[in-house]
Amino acid sequence: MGSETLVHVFLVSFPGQGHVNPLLRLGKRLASKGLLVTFSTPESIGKQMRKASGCSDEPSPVGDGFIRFEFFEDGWDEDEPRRQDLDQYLPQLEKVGKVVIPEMIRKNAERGRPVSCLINNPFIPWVSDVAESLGLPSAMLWVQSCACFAAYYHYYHNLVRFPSEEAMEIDIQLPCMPLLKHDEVPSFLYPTTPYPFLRRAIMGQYGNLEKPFCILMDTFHALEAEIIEYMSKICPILTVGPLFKNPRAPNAVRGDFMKADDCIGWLDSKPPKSVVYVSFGSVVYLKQDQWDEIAYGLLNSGVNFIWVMKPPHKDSGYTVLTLPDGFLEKAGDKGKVVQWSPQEQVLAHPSVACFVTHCGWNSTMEALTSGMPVVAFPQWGDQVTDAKYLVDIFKVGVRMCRGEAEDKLITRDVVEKCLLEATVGPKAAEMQENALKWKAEAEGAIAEGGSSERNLQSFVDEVKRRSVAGGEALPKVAVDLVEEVGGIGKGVEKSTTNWKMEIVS
Ligand SMILES: O=c1ccn([C@@H]2O[C@H](COP(=O)(O)OP(=O)(O)O)[C@@H](O)[C@H]2O)c(=O)[nH]1
Ligand SMILES: O=C(/C=C/c1ccccc1)O[C@@H]1O[C@H](CO)[C@@H](O)[C@H](O)[C@H]1O
Repeated sequence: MGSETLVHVFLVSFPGQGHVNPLLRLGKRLASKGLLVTFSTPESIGKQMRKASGCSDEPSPVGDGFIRFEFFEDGWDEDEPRRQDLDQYLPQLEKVGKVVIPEMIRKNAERGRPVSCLINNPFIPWVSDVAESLGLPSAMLWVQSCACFAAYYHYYHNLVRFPSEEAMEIDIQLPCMPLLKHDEVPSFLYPTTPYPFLRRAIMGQYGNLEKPFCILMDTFHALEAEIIEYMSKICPILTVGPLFKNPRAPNAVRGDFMKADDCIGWLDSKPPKSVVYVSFGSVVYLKQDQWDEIAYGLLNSGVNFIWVMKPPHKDSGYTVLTLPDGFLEKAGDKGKVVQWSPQEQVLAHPSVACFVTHCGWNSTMEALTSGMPVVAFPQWGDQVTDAKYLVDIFKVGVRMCRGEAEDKLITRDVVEKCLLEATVGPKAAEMQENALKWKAEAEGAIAEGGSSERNLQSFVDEVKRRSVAGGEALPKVAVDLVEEVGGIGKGVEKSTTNWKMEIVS
């Protein structure tokens, strides 16, 4: 069957690696179930994705469907430095996106590819407005944990007391969640956050939460069962994670902004469970003195290591980090420093013993799903909450710091102690055992009949039904799916949102 006869879903992503990855992974899953998927994000990132990952506007086959890329101009020159300032860039993206996305959708229809559903990720909540104005169904992919989703929800609706200028150091008790210390709630909610524009963007998403007919989440039922069940009674949530494993099309298209350096041959040469993998993701940039302490901690611990040292964007205002004099010589063949790694492959490699991570949600899910213990080095946003869960709830991690807000230099001795705790001795063995349990649960969730797989199929069926109905919801879905744990039907029974009411009637 040609791609032009398939139901067409149009994805719009915030231009960050931690957002593109999960949305593209969702796209590949949807394509593998027989949909045509168009993935879209601004051309400034599209250019990098084309160069590093070969993304093309021609449809590539993925399972029973196809995926293609269509990037859009954001109205600024190629070398505009204001793109690095989200306070300025997010409004620009909204202004231009609200005009160009409808135009792209119109052109797709003219070319025989009418769009049946729009899906966005957070930070660009205006995509739901675009869908509404075109009379199209829309969904939102939440790219963080359900726990963070719940924290933001309770903050938006003022349901619980959060840290404030008057009372900063309070504990926070959210329903169906462990007690969080003040610095364990997503840090964009602190009154002192240096990123108030990201709090505004996320709150914009909550202001628009009635518009998407479904909130997809890159998590799985067993991982966050209680809070998923609680929030599913309030919002139409479908857990579909871990998205990064695609059993039907494991080697399909990628969306890296930078080509990964080859380090797999080097890993092959190392003994099993002997290497520490260190990466702080695509956005976090540490200070030079902290970088030095990590460098000495790695050397002093005597472990083998791969360390990702990505260059800062030229307009970010960061100065390029350096390694201490003689560091590479002292490390010799024990250490490898790369600019960007093939992280999924690294985490799956038998030589890797643990992951020193900033606890971005993608890295968190990738570690859990690879059965990899972690050393948690969170900085801001959801990372501080993810670190709490990795260490105290999932019990797969050692904590190295509490976040950027603490403003504390983590010394080389602490780095060394954490690395050894996570790699040798009884604590390391216990964390490894727990990590393998999560890996098995994650694999179960996406296997045939697993919770995430069933949810994804429910979503695809619903998109197809709405497509046949010309954008209108059909009532039958509630009856079919009412027994499913975490499925559309379960939410339908109990929820009060417009979409669910429509379907039940
Ligand atoms: O050297 C690297 C570092 C990161 N990643 C990927 O980049 C994403 C980072 O997302 P995350 O949410 O962990 O952090 P962010 O970069 O958004 O802070 C993850 O999918 C990683 O697998 C990668 O492929 N190579
Ligand atoms: O991609 C981002 C944030 C980008 C940013 C922040 C501040 C200034 C410029 C750009 O966030 C990552 O998103 C992931 C998914 O929500 C999340 O899990 C990571 O922790 C974030 O680093």
